[in-house]
Amino acid sequence: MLSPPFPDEVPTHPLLIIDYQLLQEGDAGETERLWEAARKLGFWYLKNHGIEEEASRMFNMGQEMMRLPLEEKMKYGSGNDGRSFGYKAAGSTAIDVSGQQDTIEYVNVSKDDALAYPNIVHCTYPSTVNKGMESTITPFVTKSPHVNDMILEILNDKLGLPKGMLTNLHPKDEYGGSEARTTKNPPGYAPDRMAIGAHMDFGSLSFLHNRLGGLQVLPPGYKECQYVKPIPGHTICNVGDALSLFSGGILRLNLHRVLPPPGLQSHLDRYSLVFFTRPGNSVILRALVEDSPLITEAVRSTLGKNFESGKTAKEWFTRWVKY
Ligand SMILES: O=C(O)CCC(=O)C(=O)O
Ligand SMILES: [Fe+2]
Repeated sequence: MLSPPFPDEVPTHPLLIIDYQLLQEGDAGETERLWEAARKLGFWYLKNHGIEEEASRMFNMGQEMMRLPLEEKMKYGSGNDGRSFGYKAAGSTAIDVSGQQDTIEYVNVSKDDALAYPNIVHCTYPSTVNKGMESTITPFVTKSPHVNDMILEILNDKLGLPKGMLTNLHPKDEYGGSEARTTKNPPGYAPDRMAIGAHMDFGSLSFLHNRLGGLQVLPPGYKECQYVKPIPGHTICNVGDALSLFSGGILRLNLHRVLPPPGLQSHLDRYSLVFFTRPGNSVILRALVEDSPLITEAVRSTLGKNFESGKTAKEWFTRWVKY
């Protein structure tokens, strides 16, 4: 179904558009633009990524899953023990210091669980998720990391790291926090009521499919958040906290949040879909200072910031989800 367009009169923040096809061909100009986007804003559009069809099936799965009774979905809740995988009901987190609640519900499906299905690695999921595990979720969580891996390889080389270093921090043979998230935010809230409060993503790279507006970023130097306009066929990619830390802060970790979509889109249910690439569970989160003079210099010249978390990705992730 065709949705009403994002309103022309609402100001938006332009992101650089990166062509995945050109990156694959090794185009030097495109590689340079990715490097610029990842350092200056930490957000960019990605086109020609080839995951449209898989994403579309994920949207359908998400819609079907959200139609289940709340009671049924709550059986698969991610709970309070710091686990992200599973279902999160609307209103279960605070979006600001006043304690105002979020309005978004989502289900996070672990890449490990999808690939091991019907075996269980982390947790179980609602029937609608299981039904689509092999036909819908597995293709999505298999293809999305390919795209992110290629981007990681390029950033690895631009950071002056030894070949394959960033990829090796996301090993295929170790469990980790990588997951697919489908979200739903219903209409009817005030236009300024945050669906998801201002946050930065946990992990290395986030790969977001948006059909409706609502996502906002706080660009460097701005006082107010700005909308990012959804463009058909373009995903939105952003740098997460682990990758920013590995890079000694060279790759930008940027604040963002979600509001109800503006204009005529505000009458619709807003669904979104994200794939989060995260490091292997045992990877220590710290700046890779021994492996790149560029990172050594970045850390040396940034005063007052701790680039040694002293934690593994699993410990960090658990802490992050909990609080
Ligand atoms: O739904 C969106 O546009 C963004 C979602 C997001 O930022 C997140 O899930 O971390
Ligand atoms: Fe996010």
